[in-house]
Amino acid sequence: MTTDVTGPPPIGQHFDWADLPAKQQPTWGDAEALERAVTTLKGFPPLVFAGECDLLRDKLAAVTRGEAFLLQGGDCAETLDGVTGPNIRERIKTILQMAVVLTYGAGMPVVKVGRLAGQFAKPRSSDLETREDVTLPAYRGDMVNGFEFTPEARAHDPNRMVSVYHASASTLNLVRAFTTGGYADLRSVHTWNKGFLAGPAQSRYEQMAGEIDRAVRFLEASGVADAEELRRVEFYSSHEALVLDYERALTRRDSRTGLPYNTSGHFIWVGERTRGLDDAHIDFVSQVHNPIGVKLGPTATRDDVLRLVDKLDPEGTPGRLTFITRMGAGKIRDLLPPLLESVGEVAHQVAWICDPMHGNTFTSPSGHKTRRFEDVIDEVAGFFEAHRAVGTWPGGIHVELTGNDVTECVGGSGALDVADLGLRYETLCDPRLNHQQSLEMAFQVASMLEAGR
Ligand SMILES: O=C[C@H](O)[C@H](O)COP(=O)(O)O
Ligand SMILES: C=C(OP(=O)(O)O)C(=O)O
Ligand SMILES: [Mn+2]
Repeated sequence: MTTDVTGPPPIGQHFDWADLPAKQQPTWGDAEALERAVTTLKGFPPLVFAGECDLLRDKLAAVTRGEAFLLQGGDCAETLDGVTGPNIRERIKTILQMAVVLTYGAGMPVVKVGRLAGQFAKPRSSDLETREDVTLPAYRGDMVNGFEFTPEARAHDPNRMVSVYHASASTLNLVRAFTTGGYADLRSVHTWNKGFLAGPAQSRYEQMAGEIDRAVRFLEASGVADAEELRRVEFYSSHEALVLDYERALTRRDSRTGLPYNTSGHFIWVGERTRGLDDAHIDFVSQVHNPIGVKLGPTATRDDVLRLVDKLDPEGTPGRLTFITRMGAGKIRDLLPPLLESVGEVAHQVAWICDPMHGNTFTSPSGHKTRRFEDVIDEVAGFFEAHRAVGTWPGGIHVELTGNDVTECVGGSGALDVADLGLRYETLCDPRLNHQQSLEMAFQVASMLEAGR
């Protein structure tokens, strides 16, 4: 891939997308409504600027070189109703806290990426859901249909893509306000801990925040700290590029270079269920210049990895391609080391991130999809062991989390039990770590990073 430009940028925003098989797509039904929604989206301003995507690619290049660690987190499925100030604030606070714990523990830069402002569409194992004797289309995320179990809500409605655009714009607006407007100032490190339930991780955080306060005061007094640098953090958005009608409509040519970028988010990834090499999703991300990711589940082979690299990062552009492995705690130690070894030098060309959520899901007797905190941590530990054994860099974590006090994943120091899941089970798709579990995870991952220094 080259970013050199010869000649003037192409005029217009027309793209000829290849007509390839696309999995997990909505069946919109109403062709006119779809056409109207897509035309509307094409007329909207981009949500992110191509230059920001380039900056993130540079940060991810540092991850590839083993000089930085990536923290990517947020909801499994954002919802339109969930786009509220408090929800966004608590999620941002949680990610900022985790990032501080990791930065302080590991002594290296942490690249912060939210699963937000676009994470509204879900691939599903089954197209249908049956409750008692009624069968309806499965919920596929607020970008496609509603969660309510009625035929009207479950119908696929293209106007939802327009609502998601607005919801993403307002999410991103608040995230940018928080992260650049003073809320994320490192001198406020204590305040991010306010409003959360007390627990061991919060107490440990308070103590660490005290140490950071003293260090910052020292640096300020010595005239070394740059007030402007302390005041803001770089924060990027990401989501699974699933619904191609939405992602294509928001793909624009960068006015500076003429190169296409998906402007619906800084970083986009292709999921485990849609990463077919000759399918439309891989073709789509191969054509945009954003930094991109591909999930790799337990069936991923050496050939898959090599062919994906060939197609998505043929020139070895630093930071362009991230593999997000999600093997499961019980499998990662057996599967990841041989996979890394078998691809040789290519393993050093890309970033490797651990999603310790999607390989560890099970259904509780009460019927809730859940995950054990201990399995999640064990997969991350296996990920670190695998990379250390092979000599590659364990570049980061990709986590489903919320800042709210939900009861969706079991275990952790709060010893949340399967019997408690019904108390505050709020996710509409996969179970997320709550605030306490997220912070606890950050401390454990920081120790793993420290152990390797
Ligand atoms: O978030 C990931 C997938 O959409 C989810 O795990 C699929 O879940 P399902 O097996 O309930 O369809
Ligand atoms: C659908 C997801 O994951 P995967 O593609 O790894 O199953 C997800 O990240 O929510
Ligand atoms: Mn999920």
